[in-house]
Amino acid sequence: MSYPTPSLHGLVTTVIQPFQPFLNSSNIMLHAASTADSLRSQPFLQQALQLLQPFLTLSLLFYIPLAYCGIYLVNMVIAELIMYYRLRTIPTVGTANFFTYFIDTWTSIWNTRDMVAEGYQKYYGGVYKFPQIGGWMIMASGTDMVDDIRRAPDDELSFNEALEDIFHTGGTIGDHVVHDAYHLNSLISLTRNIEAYIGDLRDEIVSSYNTNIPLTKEWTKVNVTNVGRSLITRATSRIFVGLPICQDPEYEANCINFILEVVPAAVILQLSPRLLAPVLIKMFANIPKRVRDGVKMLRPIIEERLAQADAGLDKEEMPNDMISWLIADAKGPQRTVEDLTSRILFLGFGSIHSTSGAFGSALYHLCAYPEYIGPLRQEIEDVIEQEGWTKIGISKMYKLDSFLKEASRMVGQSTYHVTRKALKDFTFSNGLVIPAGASVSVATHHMHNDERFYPEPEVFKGFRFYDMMTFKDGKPSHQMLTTSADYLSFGYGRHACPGRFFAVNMFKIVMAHLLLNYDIRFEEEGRAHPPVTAIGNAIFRYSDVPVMARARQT
Ligand code: HEM
Repeated sequence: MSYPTPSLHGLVTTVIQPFQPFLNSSNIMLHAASTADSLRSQPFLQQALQLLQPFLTLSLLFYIPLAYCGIYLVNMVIAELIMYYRLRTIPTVGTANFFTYFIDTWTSIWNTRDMVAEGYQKYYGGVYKFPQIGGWMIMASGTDMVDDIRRAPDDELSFNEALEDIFHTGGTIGDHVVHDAYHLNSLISLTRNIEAYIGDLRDEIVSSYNTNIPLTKEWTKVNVTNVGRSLITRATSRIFVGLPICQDPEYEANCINFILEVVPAAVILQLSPRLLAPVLIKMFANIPKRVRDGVKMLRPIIEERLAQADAGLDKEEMPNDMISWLIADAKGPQRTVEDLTSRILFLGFGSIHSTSGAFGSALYHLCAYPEYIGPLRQEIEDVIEQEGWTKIGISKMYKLDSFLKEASRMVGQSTYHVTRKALKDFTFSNGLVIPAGASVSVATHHMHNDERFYPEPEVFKGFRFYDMMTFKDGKPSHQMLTTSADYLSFGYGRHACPGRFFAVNMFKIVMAHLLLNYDIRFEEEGRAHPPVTAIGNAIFRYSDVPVMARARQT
């Protein structure tokens, strides 16, 4: 039995017609013609399937992804509507209209800081919300509410869930790293061993300075961001993975690129449907490659160290670095090269990004306020003479500590910190409620620049905290690493930065070496601290404002 096939050629080409702009038209038309020819000799079902084949292929290519994106958008809008309804009683900065809210989530990238400031002025002591990419952010202000956040247990206000929302940890840092955070124990070893490794830390800092800023009589132009990253990456890596790999430029570049790619990757994961994200990440922020390269570079060292540990080598006999501390704390599946490398990259992310940012702020403040250089040099020289480059010596650099803390107060790393996600409805002591699923944070920048806590907050007073210091049992108050409800650069409460003891020691050695060995100034003498740009919650310095440095002549 034969079937009429008079216009098969036309039928096949008609099906394909709408997709022609997307396709290589000559190929598909040839395929259509040959399909029509071959159909004439086929049984019905086969003919039908063959007839539909181009259409099915095109459906797979276009309709299914289109439907997927549609479902994704509908899902997202429903989730946003539910949250919009649940947050209706919390005052809003920006639009309170659901539809224009979507536009505001985008425009907020450029005016987050202004919105947070507006809410801080209007609703101080309470809460307010503003739109940002990823949904509403609720801000709490005033030290009482900050203390409520500090006291809240993790099953009410979760640090990890907030971290997951911000960094989309599954596709960036690794969920296993965040949710199985045994490395927090290893950070205790990092703090306990400061005295033991402080000589190595300084040695690496000196060596890195010599690579980055030549000690010559001529002035050299210094790119603050690049040099800061290099100094801190080398210093951190010396204590994390040791010599010689810490001085390998390829290893250094991989640590820095990992850090630079986490945020773009998190943005991609936030904005794109789950299925497309891996492709986009590969194209624009290749985190998996950074991890693979890290694994490749660290494998021989980690494998040797695991073998030493398995052979029963004592903790004291192992090299005194982060690899050994992690291995000592790791169990079962945590003892793999891949897992250990992910943690080293993650801890590097915590260390390098924030400490090099603080370095930039301190260096610009030193150039903008050169009158501090003399007294700081004097203090450092006196302390080194009495104590040497020891932990106790570094801790006695009180003026330097105060200067660095003041620089971080004025120009911090972000507009808001101490972000937590409510896992249950959370009630503040003043009765205000945050519904489950919402995120809450603290307007750190505005608290740090609030007259209530810091008189004349707009004035840079390098010795502000030094003047406030009191000594109880020999321990000074108001140090950079002391957290409090009104000083939040290191966060607050049980999740306050566990790396801050290491960070402050490293930062002080970096600055002390610079002060003792270099003269520094802005290229354009007498200029002020360059303005910073706030994009979303992040603060960016203008790295195109260079600093000039030469071997110390003064
Ligand atoms: C100037 C340098 C640094 C700054 C300003 C800084 C700041 C912060 C802040 C604000 C938090 C969140 C705290 C909270 O939400 O309450 C944090 C957490 C953290 N930081 Fe740092 N940090 C610095 C250096 C370091 C270093 C050197 C390391 C590692 C060696 C590190 C590792 C961590 C880790 C692992 C967490 C998460 C803590 C947890 O899971 O409970 N940070 N840091």
